[in-house]
Amino acid sequence: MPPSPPTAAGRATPRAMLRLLTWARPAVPRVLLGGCTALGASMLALAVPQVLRAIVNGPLLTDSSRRGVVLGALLVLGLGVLEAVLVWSRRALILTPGTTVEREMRTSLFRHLLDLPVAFHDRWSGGQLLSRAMSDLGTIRRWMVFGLVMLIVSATTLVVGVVLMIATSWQLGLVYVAGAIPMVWLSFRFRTGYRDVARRARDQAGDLATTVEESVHGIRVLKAFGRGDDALDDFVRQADELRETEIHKARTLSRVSFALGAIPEAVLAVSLAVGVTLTARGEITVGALVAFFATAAVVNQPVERLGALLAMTLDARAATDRYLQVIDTPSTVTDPARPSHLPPPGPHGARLVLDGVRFGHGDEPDVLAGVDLVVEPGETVALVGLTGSGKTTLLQLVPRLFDVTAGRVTVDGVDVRDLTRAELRAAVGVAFEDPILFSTSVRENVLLGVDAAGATDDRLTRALDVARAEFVHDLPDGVETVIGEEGLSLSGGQRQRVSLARAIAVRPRVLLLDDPLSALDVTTEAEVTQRLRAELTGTTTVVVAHRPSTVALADRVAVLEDGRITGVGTHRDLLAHHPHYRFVLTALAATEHEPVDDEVEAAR
Ligand SMILES: Nc1ncnc2c1ncn2[C@@H]1O[C@H](COP(=O)(O)OP(=O)(O)OP(=O)(O)O)[C@@H](O)[C@H]1O
Repeated sequence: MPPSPPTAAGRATPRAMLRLLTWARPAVPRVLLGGCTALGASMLALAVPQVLRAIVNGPLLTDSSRRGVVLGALLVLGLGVLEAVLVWSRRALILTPGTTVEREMRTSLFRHLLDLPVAFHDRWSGGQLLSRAMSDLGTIRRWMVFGLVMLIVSATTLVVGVVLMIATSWQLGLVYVAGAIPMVWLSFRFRTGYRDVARRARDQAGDLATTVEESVHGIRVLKAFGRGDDALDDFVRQADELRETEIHKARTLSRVSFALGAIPEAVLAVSLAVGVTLTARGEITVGALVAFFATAAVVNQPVERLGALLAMTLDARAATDRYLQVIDTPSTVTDPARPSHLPPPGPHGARLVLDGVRFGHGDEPDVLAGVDLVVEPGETVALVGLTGSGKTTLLQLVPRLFDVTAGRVTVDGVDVRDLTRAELRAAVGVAFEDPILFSTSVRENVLLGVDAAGATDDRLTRALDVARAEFVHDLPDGVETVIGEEGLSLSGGQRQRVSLARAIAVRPRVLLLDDPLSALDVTTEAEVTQRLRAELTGTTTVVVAHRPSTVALADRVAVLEDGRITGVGTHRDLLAHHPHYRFVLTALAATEHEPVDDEVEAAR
């Protein structure tokens, strides 16, 4: 759920919408031209009543000239054809820039989402982001190319039409203007009520998308636990809530549309009575009366459209707020203004130092409360601690998935915050416990972190070999096989090995392995461990160990306890002298049903 209020809240609608110019600027000339053609079409429509007045007062009633009437009719026809051409031009002019702006806004959003820190993505649901990227942007596009243009054109038509009506007969004009007073009042009331409900509908649509996304994502769990019906109930409840809101929205709109349609008609009825009286008294001509009603017929169209256009604008406003809410979220993990650079790589990898590191997730108490750890070049350190002690969190601070709140992390003496993220992440390889793969080929997954020059077959084969992921060669298209969404066409152990290969392929200075072998059987794990030990001589490695056998990878072991490193040493030393290490390892060994010492030694 998005927890924070919209950053654009409180902004007046025009100001909020002006922000759209950031993306819409290149489209402005064509939209303006389209607006001008639409305006031209409306002005032509307003010119027709004036021609009618001339025909009625001239050839029809005074001269009785047939030729004059025919010429007048041809003029009206010409104006009508020109109006139709202008309306078509508006559509043609505005179509392309609208889609271009939508694409630009979508690209900006995706770029920003990639830039935002992991903490943001932890807080926001996928459905809310997805609905912003898709339906909100569609609404903004439609408003920009139709709603905005028609709102301006309608307002201008209304003003010009009313001026013409007053000029035709000030008495009838005043009757018409009097009708505008309740309409303005109604529009303001509508604006306040509709704005909130429009926002609510969009947020609910986002929640619904989240439910679909989570259910599809977790379909195996739902099916395995037979909770499909519960998921369906949840979905139906949310869909019902959204339906209620949409109905409320539609009712609000239909009420105001009815009033905005009925008031001008009532005003016309009054005007008719007043107009006939004035004509009978000779105060206005028949031509003027005809022109007044013909103008009123043109002006009534935008008035009747006003409700729908207002609703469209308020919908677009809600969509814009939701879009800006994400775009205006600052990225807290950024590149420094003057980045430092890592020294040239040594033969044994980098020196990794965590110095007084503190970190807490969001408003939670600090999970790391002053971590001090030095990992020498080429060394492999296993990180051991109780579940929830902060091992994964600690690893994530090195490639700056989160930033430390105090202290510092250095690679070869350089604070990771002084490096560009690109340089840092090229120097650090990570394999997470829950391996996320992408729905591309095995090759692309493994070489994800490698630049184009380094993405050779040799590199790929070597990484797959060390991670014991040669099974990929037996897939239908070998390394070119597309491995399905999130790699779900592979087993858990296979996915872990591809993910491990991905981390190794980077040939990083620092390799971070978050229990990378947990889904492997004991024999495969032993083989991978052996190959990794041979491969990791030029790399500094920190490996989170959830089972005693993973400790076998390490030269030294660091114990994470109560947010601090309370012991660093060899497995044997710690086992002999560190009670918490003994306690943790015994607990881990119990889950593996293996004697602590034997297993570690056997794997070495
Ligand atoms: N994204 C997050 N947002 C909020 N709290 C988090 C987040 N990730 C982890 N935590 C909390 O931080 C603490 C440490 O979690 P972490 O995953 O680092 O522990 P761990 O030692 O790796 O655990 P395990 O051995 O079970 O994998 C836990 O209390 C966890 O609930």
